[in-house]
Amino acid sequence: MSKGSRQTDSPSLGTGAAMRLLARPITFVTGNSKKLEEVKAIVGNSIAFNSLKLDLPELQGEPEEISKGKARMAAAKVNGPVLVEDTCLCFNALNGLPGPYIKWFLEKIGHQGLNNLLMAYEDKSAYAMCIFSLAFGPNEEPLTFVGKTLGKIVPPRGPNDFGWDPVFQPNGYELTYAEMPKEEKNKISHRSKALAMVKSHFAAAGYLLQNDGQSA
Ligand SMILES: O=c1nc[nH]c2c1ncn2[C@H]1C[C@H](O)[C@@H](COP(=O)(O)OP(=O)(O)OP(=O)(O)O)O1
Ligand SMILES: [Mg+2]
Repeated sequence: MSKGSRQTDSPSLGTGAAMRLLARPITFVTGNSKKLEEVKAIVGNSIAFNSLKLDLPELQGEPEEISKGKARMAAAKVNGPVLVEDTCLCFNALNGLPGPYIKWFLEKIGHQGLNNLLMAYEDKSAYAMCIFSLAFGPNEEPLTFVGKTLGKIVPPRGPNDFGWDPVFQPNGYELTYAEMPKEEKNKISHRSKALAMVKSHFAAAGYLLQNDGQSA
């Protein structure tokens, strides 16, 4: 099958879209339980999905390609339709780095180290970006959905329970992501913006999804 072409359970957009039951339920694959928690809170019961806890390899390259590659690997593992996401934290003064490599930067240099990276620059602006990819199988071109929230990097404030939340302060707020109540973060976050697009795609395509009740 050629790149970008779709099989029978691909969406047909538009008002005439027939409701279709996907042959298999969609599985959201992530090794990060905090991500899963947020995705569940944001999506509620508007999209039914199973989840699978799996640490997929960390790829390199442009963020969209990384997310698509992750979806292909996940679809091969699950042998069915999957949803994955890859999250970037991009510093404007560093032309978008650490970007998709934020996981290792955070692990090796911590919150203070992330601030130190920007010490030589006046510009502390940054954006959080989430790229969801939906793949119906390992050999299909994944669809991507991008959400961005603009903000700046600040010295850490707030509880340290999810990644770089303490050092990211979204524009228009005096609070870091970590200091905000969860519901507030979930209203404005990179993740919720991307998921809003996933939800409208699902609605437009008229998928009828079923959850088989299995979640890891
Ligand atoms: O809203 C967020 N607020 C704060 N920190 C966050 C957020 N979302 C992801 N993060 C962290 C997790 C990881 O250190 C890096 C993204 O790397 P990323 O590969 O996408 O996540 P991961 O490896 O933890 O899970 P997965 O198995 O889905 O790849 O930023
Ligand atoms: Mg990862």
